[in-house]
Amino acid sequence: MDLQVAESLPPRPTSHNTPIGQANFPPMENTRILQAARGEEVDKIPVWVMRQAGRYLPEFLKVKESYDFFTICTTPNVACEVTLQPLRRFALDAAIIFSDILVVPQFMGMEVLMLPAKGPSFPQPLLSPEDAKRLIKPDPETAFKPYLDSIYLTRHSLKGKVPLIGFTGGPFTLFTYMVEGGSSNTFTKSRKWIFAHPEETKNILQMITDVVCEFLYAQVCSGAQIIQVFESHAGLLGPADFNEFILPYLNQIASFMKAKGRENPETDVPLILFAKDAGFMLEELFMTSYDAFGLDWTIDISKAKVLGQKYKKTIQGNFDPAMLYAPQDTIRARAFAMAQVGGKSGYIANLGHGIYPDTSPDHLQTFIEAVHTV
Ligand SMILES: Cc1c2[nH]c(c1CCC(=O)O)Cc1[nH]c(c(CCC(=O)O)c1C)Cc1[nH]c(c(CCC(=O)O)c1C)Cc1[nH]c(c(C)c1CCC(=O)O)C2
Repeated sequence: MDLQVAESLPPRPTSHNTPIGQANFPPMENTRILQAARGEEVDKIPVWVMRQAGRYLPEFLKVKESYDFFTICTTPNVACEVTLQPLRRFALDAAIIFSDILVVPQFMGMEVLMLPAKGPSFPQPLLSPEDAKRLIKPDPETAFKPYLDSIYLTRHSLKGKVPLIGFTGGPFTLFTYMVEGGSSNTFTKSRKWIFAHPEETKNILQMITDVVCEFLYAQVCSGAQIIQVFESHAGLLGPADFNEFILPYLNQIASFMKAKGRENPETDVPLILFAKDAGFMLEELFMTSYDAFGLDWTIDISKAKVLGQKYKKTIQGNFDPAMLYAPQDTIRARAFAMAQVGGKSGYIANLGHGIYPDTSPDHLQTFIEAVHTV
């Protein structure tokens, strides 16, 4: 696709929670992902890839030489450029705005750094309930501004070729980063926290949820056409605790967005929930009001498809990102088989988690092409 960052676009015309209106954006050419998310039949299976903009692309690494990670996120023309990069190479059916789930803790007053080779790092994580007093309720108009400007610019720059996905982290996943201070293999600090301080945990989860709801609605008002909630750490708790610390907040987000969509149908966008490693709660998840569910590769897609049909829910996924290291013939065969099970209604093809930085772009291309041959 021939796409460039739009030049001399007038500034975003509305405040953070006033919808710009579909008529003010270019007409859409490809809406497969929106149709599939709503359970409608499509001519070709839509495909996008978690972390489709990123370090496996040489053109992304080139941009990274000049800017630090969060500077890319907060500089609309640079965020827009890297969002467009994968679409120039591949026949993707959606763009996902370049940003990170950890901007929400930043909105709430926490410092977050992205350290080369180490990943996210919070210099002052939440060590005790006392630390939670530092959390603030942001002023959305100023805090969200660069992200909303990026969405508005990117929606225009896409010229209607494909829809634009907005996103957030799930409240529980954000909480775990705020407590751990970064990535972890065991997440013992955050699991200890919730059991040592359950009520304080819920207060923090509620504060995060309130910011997430406002931020998601603002993204939709600014031009995002479909939303994904990344609850990447959903597999850390057992079923009872999942029901107490994860599900209620995910439900609140969906209820909030659906209520807004009823108030103003222009903001009624499909909602995707990616609750990684939570296959053991799939049926409970399908009972929520999200439209579509991202599956990781540990889930049997045939079984998920049957369950999805029962609950009239769309499924998304779930190619093992590590399988992109296989020979291209293997990728082609396995991707084709997966997409055949998913089918041309109620299915969006994707990986089961973000693409790894050392993946060959040619192998990703094979994956995308194989999906489109079904
Ligand atoms: C947990 C999580 C994060 N961020 C995100 C998640 C949820 C998905 C998941 O479970 O992986 C989501 C995310 N992060 C990024 C996007 C952009 C859009 C996209 O192309 O998908 C999205 C949707 C860019 C990014 N976010 C990050 C990068 C790499 C930063 C770099 O270029 O140095 C990118 C392109 C950094 C990041 N950000 C985060 C981590 C753990 C890391 C470091 C890990 C790593 O190095 O890959 C937090």
